[in-house]
Amino acid sequence: MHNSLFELMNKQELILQIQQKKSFLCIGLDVDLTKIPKHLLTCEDPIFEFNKQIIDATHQLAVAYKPNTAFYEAYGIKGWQALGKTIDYINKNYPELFTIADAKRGDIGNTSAMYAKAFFEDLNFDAVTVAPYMGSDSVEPFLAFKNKTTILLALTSNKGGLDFQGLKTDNQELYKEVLKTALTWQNPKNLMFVVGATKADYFAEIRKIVPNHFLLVPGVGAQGGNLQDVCKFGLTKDCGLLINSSRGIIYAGNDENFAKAAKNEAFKLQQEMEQILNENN
Ligand SMILES: O=C(O)c1cc(=O)[nH]c(=O)n1[C@@H]1O[C@H](COP(=O)(O)O)[C@@H](O)[C@H]1O
Repeated sequence: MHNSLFELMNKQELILQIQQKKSFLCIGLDVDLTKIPKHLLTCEDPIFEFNKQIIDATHQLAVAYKPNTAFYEAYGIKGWQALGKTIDYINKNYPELFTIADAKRGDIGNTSAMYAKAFFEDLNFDAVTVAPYMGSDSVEPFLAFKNKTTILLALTSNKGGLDFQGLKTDNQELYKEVLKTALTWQNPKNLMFVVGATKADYFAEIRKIVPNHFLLVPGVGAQGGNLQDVCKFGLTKDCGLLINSSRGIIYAGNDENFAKAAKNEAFKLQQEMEQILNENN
């Protein structure tokens, strides 16, 4: 299939899901064995069992899932296997869902090419998060996968995010330089950018540089970011936003009814999103 058609399909499928589900929710699968319900710990694969139940309960309310690889790598080979089972489960049962490996990779070219192969080919994620610090040749091996999405960190949600990203270079903050420069790299259509929900005041400026690209926005829920504030300047005609919540959804309950509790939290966010989408139509 021609590459540009691939690009179109990937993004069009996401936009279609947003329209059908009236949601632009991404659920973060950041599984911590000290936080999941105790009864799951006797299962053969507690991490996968937890994810499976969360996904089954919430897939109609969310358009994307984002396992952060740290939470799997922390458990060694068993964790990595659980990550593999989780992505396979989504791809087999809910192929319409957009999947993001939150790995924040990026290295010299030949190493990045292997990272890209790991997440796009071996695990078969739709997208991976990448740090821009090492520049063009560290990101382009990811962008070379024309049917996949590279999500570049621009302005992160954490307190230290501005330590470097906010520094002025030629009177312009570094995160703006990242956005502008990335648009000149190969296949910029395959890019999305991370902007933290805690940085709502910056969205108007960011949209001047990337008016149409999708933004992955973590930081609502546990980190205190506000959905309405983000949407005020973040929305585009295609929505253009994926709002991630991890702990706020997956740890809403910690007994036998944990998946139902997660569904309730996801539903609250979806309802808010439906209202926002209706108001902006
Ligand atoms: O790339 C990310 O997803 C990310 C970028 C960022 O700026 N801030 C941020 O919190 N994240 C990730 O998004 C998730 C947020 O989790 P919660 O704070 O539990 O909703 C974690 O997996 C973080 O690693």
